[in-house]
Amino acid sequence: MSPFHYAHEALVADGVPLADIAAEVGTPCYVYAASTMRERIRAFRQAFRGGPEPLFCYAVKANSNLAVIRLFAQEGAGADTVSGGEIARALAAGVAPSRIVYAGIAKTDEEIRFALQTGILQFNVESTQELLRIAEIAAGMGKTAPVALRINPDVAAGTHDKISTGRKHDKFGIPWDEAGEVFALAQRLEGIEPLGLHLHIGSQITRLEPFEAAYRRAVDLFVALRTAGVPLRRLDLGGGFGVPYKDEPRVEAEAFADLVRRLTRGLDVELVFEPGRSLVAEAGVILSQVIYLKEAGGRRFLVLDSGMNVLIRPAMYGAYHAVLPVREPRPDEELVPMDVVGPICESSDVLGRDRLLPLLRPGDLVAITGAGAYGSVMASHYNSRPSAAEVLVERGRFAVIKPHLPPERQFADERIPDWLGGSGKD
Ligand SMILES: Cc1ncc(COP(=O)(O)O)c(C=O)c1O
Ligand SMILES: N[C@@H](CCCC[NH3+])C(=O)O
Repeated sequence: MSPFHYAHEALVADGVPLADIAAEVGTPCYVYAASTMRERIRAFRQAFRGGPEPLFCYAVKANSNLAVIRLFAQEGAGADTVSGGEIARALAAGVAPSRIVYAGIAKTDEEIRFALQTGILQFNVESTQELLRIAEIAAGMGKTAPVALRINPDVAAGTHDKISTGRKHDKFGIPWDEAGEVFALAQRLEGIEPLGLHLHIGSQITRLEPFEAAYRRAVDLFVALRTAGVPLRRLDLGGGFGVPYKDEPRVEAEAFADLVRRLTRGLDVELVFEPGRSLVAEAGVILSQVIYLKEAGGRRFLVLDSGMNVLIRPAMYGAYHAVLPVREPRPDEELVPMDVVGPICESSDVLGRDRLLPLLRPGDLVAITGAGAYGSVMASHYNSRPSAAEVLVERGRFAVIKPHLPPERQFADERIPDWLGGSGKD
């Protein structure tokens, strides 16, 4: 399928032309196709049919818009969270507390208290220090915290270094060889119910082998711990399933489910998965407008109204995202190489180098694909750029699920102190 076809198919699939959205909402904006999100979560759930159904906790960090979380909750998913803020979002979107898992290496006392009060399914605990803290707070509140220990399996995920989380020098989880000791401690602690083992080795993993290596280790450890008398009942195997941004293979739900079934056969266990990117990345584009087409230093630059402020992945990880014209290219139209750049005053604000595109004109629209995950959530206001609106499209209708925030609203809360001649108060 040609990328142009992809753009038009994916973007008009839900029955709304992108140009109509741009005309009504303005650019840049994120546009998400609900049908793609539904298709992805259903594929995962379907792949495990016929056996005990795992709990899919959508990793809210990938795209934390309330409407997106609500959509997944309606599709039977829970939420994987990494902060009090994400727990609050999941609750506001209608996720039941009993379907929320909570990881993160820096849980504060306040966040721990909030999660205990909420009555979440599970704390994914990342250190002995955190375990002791949760025990103390839970005991003080007369509560028992349901706990899975996140164990670092020391497995290379074969993904970008910056999004690998399961090697022993990464900051996440409890060292593999300390697992037995920390579980024994957890069993002795008042306020803690150790019931699960958790791992997550990284993101955008496009082959099954790293999952197999990590899951094998997890299952071995799970069995050993049970044998040693730790009453474990839940295995949370994290997320990390990759998607094709360009030509990478996809982790297919069926093949993945086969692998999990093979590795967990005969084990009486509740399974949890935490997919983020794989559910939302391909559902989203950034709809952007050409500001100029300029030539300098022997290069051609397509200057857009979107850059690293709305999608930091190219600048941060060298990630590839296709940039496609929204209008149909004419059959004989010449495609010429150009660098696609954003408006930000940083030389790293490049969305793509040497992209073959028609000679677009100011005002023409382009779609930056694969932007449903880690797009809006990692956006910034750098250069006092307004934050971009988010739009959800489904079956011929669309809704603005977050409006543009103009620059003046972004400094509305700032205060100039009285010694600088300000009022210092509202
Ligand atoms: C603990 C945990 N679970 C789930 C995810 C979701 O990962 P992904 O979006 O790659 O599926 C992440 C992010 O990498 C994570 O840190
Ligand atoms: N932010 C990363 C993924 C990190 C996932 C969280 N551990 C990305 O855009 O690819």
